[in-house]
Amino acid sequence: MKTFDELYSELQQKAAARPDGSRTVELLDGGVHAIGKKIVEEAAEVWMAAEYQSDEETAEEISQLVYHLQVLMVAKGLAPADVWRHL
Ligand SMILES: N=c1c2ncn([C@@H]3O[C@H](COP(=O)(O)OP(=O)(O)OP(=O)(O)O)[C@@H](O)[C@H]3O)c2ncn1[C@@H]1O[C@H](COP(=O)(O)O)[C@@H](O)[C@H]1O
Repeated sequence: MKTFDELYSELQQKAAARPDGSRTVELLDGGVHAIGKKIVEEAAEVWMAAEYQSDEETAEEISQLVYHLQVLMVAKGLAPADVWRHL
């Protein structure tokens, strides 16, 4: 299990080191447009899971949405604090 900040740090390290096989690197190379499409797709999966699937499946879909949001943050150079200050 990892926290939001721990995952964000890990993704920043992946973006810098660019290890082979990294999904994060693949997504970043696709650019903001492609990452944005994944976010919309994952958000729809969260919605469908919440309406028709189990709590466990819904939580997993939410984790995937959070992951893709973080990839977008890394792509845009936005730190968690840049987001939290709007909450
Ligand atoms: N938390 C995640 C995570 N959540 C979701 N995903 C990716 O998002 C996919 C889920 O989206 P889909 O259901 O649409 O899967 P898909 O159909 O294969 O997606 P497409 O290739 O078709 O677009 C998963 O198969 C993963 O590839 C994640 N990929 C990575 N992480 C974590 O990010 C960190 C860095 O990972 P790497 O960059 O891969 O090293 C590690 O801690 C990972 O656990």
